[in-house]
Amino acid sequence: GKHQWRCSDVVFLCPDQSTCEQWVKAISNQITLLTNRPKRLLVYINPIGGKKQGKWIYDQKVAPLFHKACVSTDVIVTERANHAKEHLQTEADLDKYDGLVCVGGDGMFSEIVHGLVTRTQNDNKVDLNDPGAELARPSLRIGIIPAGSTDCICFSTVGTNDPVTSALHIIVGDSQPMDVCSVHHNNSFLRFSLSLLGYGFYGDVLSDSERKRWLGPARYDLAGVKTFLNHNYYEGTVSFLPAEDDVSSPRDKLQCRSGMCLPENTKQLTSTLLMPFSDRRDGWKVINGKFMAVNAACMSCACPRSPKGLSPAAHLADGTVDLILVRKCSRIDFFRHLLRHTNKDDQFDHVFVEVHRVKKFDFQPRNSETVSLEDLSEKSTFTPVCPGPCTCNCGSAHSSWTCDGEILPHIAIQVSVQCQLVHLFARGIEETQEQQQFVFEDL
Ligand SMILES: CCCCCCCCCCCCC/C=C/[C@@H](O)[C@H](COP(=O)(O)O)NC(=O)CCCCCCCCCCCCCCC
Ligand SMILES: Nc1ncnc2c1ncn2[C@@H]1O[C@H](COP(=O)(O)OP(=O)(O)O)[C@@H](O)[C@H]1O
Ligand SMILES: [Ca+2]
Repeated sequence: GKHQWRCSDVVFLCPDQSTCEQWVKAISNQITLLTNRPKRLLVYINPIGGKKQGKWIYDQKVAPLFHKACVSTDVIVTERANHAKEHLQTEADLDKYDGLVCVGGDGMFSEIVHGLVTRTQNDNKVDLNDPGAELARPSLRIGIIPAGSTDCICFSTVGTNDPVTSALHIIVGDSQPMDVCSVHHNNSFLRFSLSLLGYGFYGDVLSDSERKRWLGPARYDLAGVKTFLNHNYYEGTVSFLPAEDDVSSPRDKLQCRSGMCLPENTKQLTSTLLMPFSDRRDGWKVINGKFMAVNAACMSCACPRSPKGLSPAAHLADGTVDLILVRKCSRIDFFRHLLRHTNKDDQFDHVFVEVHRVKKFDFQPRNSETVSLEDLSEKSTFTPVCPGPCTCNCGSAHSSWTCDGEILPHIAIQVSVQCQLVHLFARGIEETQEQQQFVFEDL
């Protein structure tokens, strides 16, 4: 149920010992032939993520399963932020392994993707600072054992945040390609974004929540209420290159399901991504305005707080990102919009919300040319001009971007989707039996 997998024992009864041994040998031989299954894994554990249970979860729930399945592991418990990233970039002997495992939240997974992808670009002499460069794809898959505060990447790719389910997807060697957004400021690479890249509301929630880390996962709810009450909006210009209209739409209600985003299904989409950077203004659209939030969802961003996610129909590996623009609106309207993330109603069905499926986009804050977070460090970014309700022009101030839970050092950014840059040990969200029956009855 609920996409959760469990181990189960099967008892074979044999008439004699030698038949039994033949069975054991035959089954073991068959399993060795399954080349998708990883045999050696490099595991990184963030001991301070989420409720600080990462090490316990791994030791109690995951390691015994790896042991049963004859998967050997090297385990590194991180000692500081960026430990895993730096280890992957410079030290790790990656040839020794069939895959990586991340025990932690979205921030920890992001570290591992940055380490692995940067290492792969260095090995292939690809310049990450060139926004038009075609990036080399790492050969190792990554498994996520959820032990963070949001665990949205695990939830959106598996359908649940359950360590045992994730361990079993790793053991059977599932593979799920995943899009990654690269974020640049002028011609310098800032970060990859894997889940939510958000300016305005979510940027402000994140900035405030960092000061409340001691609260654990609840820091987001408290910061969320505070940011909601502040009710700030920000002025800026969003330019974007739409994906082909006839392929799919963020409002088609077609959720990304297991098998939907396999490489062969998306080949025609990837080819268009190789467009030279200089031609990029053809077909671009520009929207100027006052925004409560500018959100880019590379995947649905489903998580326990919002089981259908920020963009329920976003696809994991189609080379596009869903750009959600929430314009300045009243508090009550913004509350209605937020509430719809938690129920079945359509959060895009408001006059002040629009959503576009795009391949690239730029954001430029109003009066921004030289603004960077260093300039803003003196003042709190979530209370731009005046606290609480006000009638003055709050729109002249700036928010900051949250990128998978990290604050970006710049506000003017250029974003492009790197189609299927990494692969996870996952298979996407499977249809439940009831859903399959529903589709069958429909036919
Ligand atoms: C009225 C209730 C409204 C609930 C709205 C919930 C919307 C939640 C969308 C969540 C999208 C999550 C995207 C994932 C981002 C993560 O990569 C990233 C890092 O994760 P990590 O800590 O595991 O490393 N996490 C986050 O950025 C956390 C975002 C959480 C946002 C919570 C917002 C709560 C808002 C509450 C408003 C309440 C209004 C109440 C008025 C009285
Ligand atoms: N040993 C450590 N000490 C301090 N910070 C760490 C350590 N290991 C990883 N981190 C950092 O902790 C941050 C949050 O990790 P994450 O696992 O995403 O937890 P959460 O979901 O609670 O935010 C990441 O940005 C990561 O770089
Ligand atoms: Ca996508």
